[in-house]
Amino acid sequence: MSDLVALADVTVSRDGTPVLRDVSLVLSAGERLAIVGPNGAGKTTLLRTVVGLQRPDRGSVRLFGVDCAHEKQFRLLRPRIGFLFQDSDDQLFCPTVIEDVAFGPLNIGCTQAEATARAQRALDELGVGHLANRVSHRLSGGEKRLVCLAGLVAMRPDVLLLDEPTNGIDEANGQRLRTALKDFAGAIILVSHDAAFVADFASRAMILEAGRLAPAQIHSHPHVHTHAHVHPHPADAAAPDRPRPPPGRD
Ligand SMILES: Nc1ncnc2c1ncn2[C@@H]1O[C@H](COP(=O)(O)OP(=O)(O)OP(=O)(O)O)[C@@H](O)[C@H]1O
Repeated sequence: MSDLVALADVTVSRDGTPVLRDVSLVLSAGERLAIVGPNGAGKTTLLRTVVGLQRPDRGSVRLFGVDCAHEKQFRLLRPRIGFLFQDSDDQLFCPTVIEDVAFGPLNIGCTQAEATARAQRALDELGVGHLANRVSHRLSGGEKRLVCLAGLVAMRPDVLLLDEPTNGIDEANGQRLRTALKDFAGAIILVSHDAAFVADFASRAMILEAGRLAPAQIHSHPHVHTHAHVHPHPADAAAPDRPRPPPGRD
């Protein structure tokens, strides 16, 4: 029984309109499954369905070999699945970062000292340990993203569901995030519009279009681009590529 997540012929409606239609999906140990597709295709709805935040009209959800039809089954298994919401503000609700990250471990029975130690370790792994005592809601967008992910990693889940993890993340933090996710021992379902990240990270991909989920190919190929770069520098610094004044004006 290696399937961690299995959806079978799932149809889900939102406000009475079908969003997912007869969707089937299996996630096995160690997989990194990318779900791609246009805005509004139902990718977030699919992740919400996996953890029981959205209930199917038809079809079945099986987690770790257990059929989940009722809240009590989902509630038992949710701690084994870390769900990174698309909007970080939906995930952060404690006054400080360390409290936010320690909340999950506390909730699954860790002592205060264990939960705090796990939280600090997860923050350190993601390169944001220095944010531990900051007010969660005053962090930048990218900082919030990394803190939310630390909160999930601290729970040591078997599965991560990641909704646009690289949103708002700069190059250096993006590298840390990719390294942390590559080191994660469990399985991952990744929803992302970041094609380079998907190509680099995913072991398998599926595409969701008009509510239907189908296998997709991952491929990467070199591009040669000609494009302008902005090189910001102080106005009085010597810059070889500074715009020249029009002829006759110098
Ligand atoms: N709370 C809600 N109530 C009603 N309809 C909703 C709700 N949230 C989303 N929808 C609708 O469900 C459909 C699928 O939305 P969903 O957020 O799952 O798409 P998505 O593929 O994740 O999109 P994006 O790439 O823009 O994040 C959309 O038509 C959306 O308008």
